[in-house]
Amino acid sequence: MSELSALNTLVVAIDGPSGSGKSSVSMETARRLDAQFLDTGAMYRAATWLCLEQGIDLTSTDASTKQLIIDTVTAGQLELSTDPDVERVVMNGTDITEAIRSERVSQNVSAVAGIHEVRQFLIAQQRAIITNAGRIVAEGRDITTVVARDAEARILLTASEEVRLARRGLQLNTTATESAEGELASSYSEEDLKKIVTERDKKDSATTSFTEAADGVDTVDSTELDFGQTVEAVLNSVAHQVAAKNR
Ligand SMILES: Nc1ncnc2c1ncn2[C@@H]1O[C@H](COP(=O)(O)OP(=O)(O)OP(=O)(O)O)[C@@H](O)[C@H]1O
Ligand SMILES: Nc1ccn([C@H]2C[C@H](O)[C@@H](COP(=O)(O)O)O2)c(=O)n1
Repeated sequence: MSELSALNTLVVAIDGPSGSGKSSVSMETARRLDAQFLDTGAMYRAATWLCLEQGIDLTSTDASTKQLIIDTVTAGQLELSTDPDVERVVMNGTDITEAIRSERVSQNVSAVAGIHEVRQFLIAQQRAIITNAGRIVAEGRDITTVVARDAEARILLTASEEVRLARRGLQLNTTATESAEGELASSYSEEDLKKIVTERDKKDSATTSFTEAADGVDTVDSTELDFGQTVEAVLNSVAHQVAAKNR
């Protein structure tokens, strides 16, 4: 790992389906590499939050609505923390760190992320953040294939659908327990979880490619790994890819 700490530029690109562990694993990987962390999904969520806040009907496929979405997103002033220890998303001066994780945003985000002009706008911002950071772990759906194709290490993080649904269920129920202050945790049925995880992946697959590793992208399958083992597997993959490039 000492070879990695000496590098001024170290871009690690991580893609994968919903619930594969991209955000949590990338955040810990960034800490371990003393690097910054970019959650590109948070940028699409922030754009979606802004459109909803302005009352735009994101179910509409009208050309005028599409233009309104593009105008709204491109006018938004987004601030995003890239410190892996500080989760903070601010849009036009409002802290929306928690709001972007709402079910309403999750249900509408694919519509906004599916608009080419929105993607071009956010991808340009993502590339600027990556270039300025030097050392960074960036995660999303198109980081290995579009945003940072020339990254020092590119990884597709996967896990079986069954495991991803179970992890998301555990995560949501834990969050519900914590926020219910003594009330019983709400429990999500398998059908609810499929809507939250599998159906969103299906919609997002129309725009981005994150189920198969592209050429040169290493796959880390975490189905049989716990969180710590997954982070180790990602760090090993980064070390191998960097060593191979320097050979
Ligand atoms: N290898 C693992 N073993 C057990 N739990 C894990 C593992 N990896 C991640 N998790 C847990 O699974 C849950 C989902 O992970 P995370 O939110 O990072 O996924 P994600 O791919 O970013 O999802 P999304 O794209 O929907 O935001 C979290 O509670 C996380 O702590
Ligand atoms: N590079 C990316 C990152 C995210 N998206 C879209 C697709 C997701 O449904 C949504 C939210 O991402 P998450 O927070 O769940 O990782 O954003 C994308 O199209 N491209």
